[in-house]
Amino acid sequence: IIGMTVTKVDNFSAWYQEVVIKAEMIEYYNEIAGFFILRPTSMFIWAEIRKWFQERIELMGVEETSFPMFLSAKSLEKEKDHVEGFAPELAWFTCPYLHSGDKDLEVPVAVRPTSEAVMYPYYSKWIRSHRDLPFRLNQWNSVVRWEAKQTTPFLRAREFLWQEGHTAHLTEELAGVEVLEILELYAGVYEQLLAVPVVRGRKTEKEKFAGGYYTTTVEGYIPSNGRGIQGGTSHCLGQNFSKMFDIKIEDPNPKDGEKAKHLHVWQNSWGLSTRVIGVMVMIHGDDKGLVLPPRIAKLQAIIIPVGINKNTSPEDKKKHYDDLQDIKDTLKKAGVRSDYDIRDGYTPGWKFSDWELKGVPLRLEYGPKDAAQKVISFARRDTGEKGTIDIASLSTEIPTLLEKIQSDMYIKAEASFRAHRINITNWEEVVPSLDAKNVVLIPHCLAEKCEDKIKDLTAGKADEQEGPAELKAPSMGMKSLCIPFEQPAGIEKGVTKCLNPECGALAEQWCMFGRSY
Ligand SMILES: O=C1CCCN[C@@H]1CCCn1cnc2cc(F)c(Cl)cc2c1=O
Ligand SMILES: [Mg+2]
Repeated sequence: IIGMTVTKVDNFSAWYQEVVIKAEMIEYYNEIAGFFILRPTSMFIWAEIRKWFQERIELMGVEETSFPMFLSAKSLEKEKDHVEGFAPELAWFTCPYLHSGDKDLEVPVAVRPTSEAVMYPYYSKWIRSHRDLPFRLNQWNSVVRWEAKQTTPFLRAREFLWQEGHTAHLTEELAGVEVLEILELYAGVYEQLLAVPVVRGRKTEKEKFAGGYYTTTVEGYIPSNGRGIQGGTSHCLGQNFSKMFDIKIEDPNPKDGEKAKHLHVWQNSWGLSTRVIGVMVMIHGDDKGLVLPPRIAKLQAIIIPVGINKNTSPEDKKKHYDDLQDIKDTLKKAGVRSDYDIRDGYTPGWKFSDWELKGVPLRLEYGPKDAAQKVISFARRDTGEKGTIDIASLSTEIPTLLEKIQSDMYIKAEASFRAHRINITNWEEVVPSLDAKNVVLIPHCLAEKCEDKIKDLTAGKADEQEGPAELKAPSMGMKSLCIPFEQPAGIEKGVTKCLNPECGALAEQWCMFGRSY
């Protein structure tokens, strides 16, 4: 059968793998583990995201660039402090594995896992004066990280598409403004295009990008397993990289009489990847398959003829199918991406299931009875709600209905995330809340070692789980997801304690924790 064989609640990870395959989004690249083929449905989504984001960063003055995909050991050497932790992920080409013809490679090169080391030697060359600031480049490319953990389509792959923005500014304040502007665009990709709610916040010292100064993030939530997921990060790098790579300008305001000094620029870098597609699939998908938010659906409405069978005369059938073309043309003029399915040898019911599997937001059914009444029947993919629309008002009703589907999908997901974000002031409630598929906000001291302790304290021991032995998987401890910009009330500076019973320090802020990807 072509349909789904696994339910979302029964086996979430098997359900997810089946959806992305059967909805024709992904094909496993069987030559090498951890690599996936993105098929047109997925690439359409990524192209819509790129259009939306590219238009907005251009308005900010960001220019596009393209740098080589290989980096040398020498340039990586400059970042050695924080890249050592990443070393296992680096994909090196060393002799004799990469050679053109019989010539061996002069020096080992690595495929970029991110492009700081590739780009910043040239930032050092190009950025000389404050007149060169703000300096803003972005590239759309793919990066390779040889993940050791189990890979999964979109969420964790050894190569993925992303954009990486790299900017330079005169001051910390100017850099800080851009960090938040970009973060808000990331939130917009999720909330405006993917109908996915995200919490905006700052990463703790433990979870931030080690090479940077601070990291801001948009955090998602997967209702099916209650896990948090990092959705996109916008880092302020401070002057760390400009000192490593010697990116400096002449001081624009030298004190009179003093020799002109050099100032290291303040940098940001920000990235959003095709992981966003996986998050959308996981949140909106159901047991019939993919459910696409209309704004990013390659096909927004599918028109299916009904009531046509072997008794229908050839001229009636032709007339009926001509109507389908008219409807499609009307919808095209109204900006709706639609098609009709006149495949012979398949029943309407079969076609309904096929297009539901592929996540098409709206089904339109059109039969001789509908034609007689000059109406068309619809069925919403997200709620299953059915109804009829006058053919005469298609060009206004259908766009309106698609926008309603888009906003209803967001509202539903936002309510679900909000209901599973629990503020906790009693430590005993933490693990039960996690087990009930929540993420938690707790008063926290924000210290790295306290986070390590919390991870241990909240990791379920296998023997503590009830149920048959073979199902006893030690449940993972909770990690910090972000320090939400939107802080609840209730922390009295100098009074409220960190919620970790073994910490004892004062709480600095509410910090969101959860089991996570
Ligand atoms: O997250 C972003 C947004 C876009 C530009 N880059 C930053 C930081 C990337 C961190 N990071 C992430 N993963 C890495 C993996 C590696 F193998 C090596 Cl050598 C380095 C890194 C690494 O620096
Ligand atoms: Mg990583």
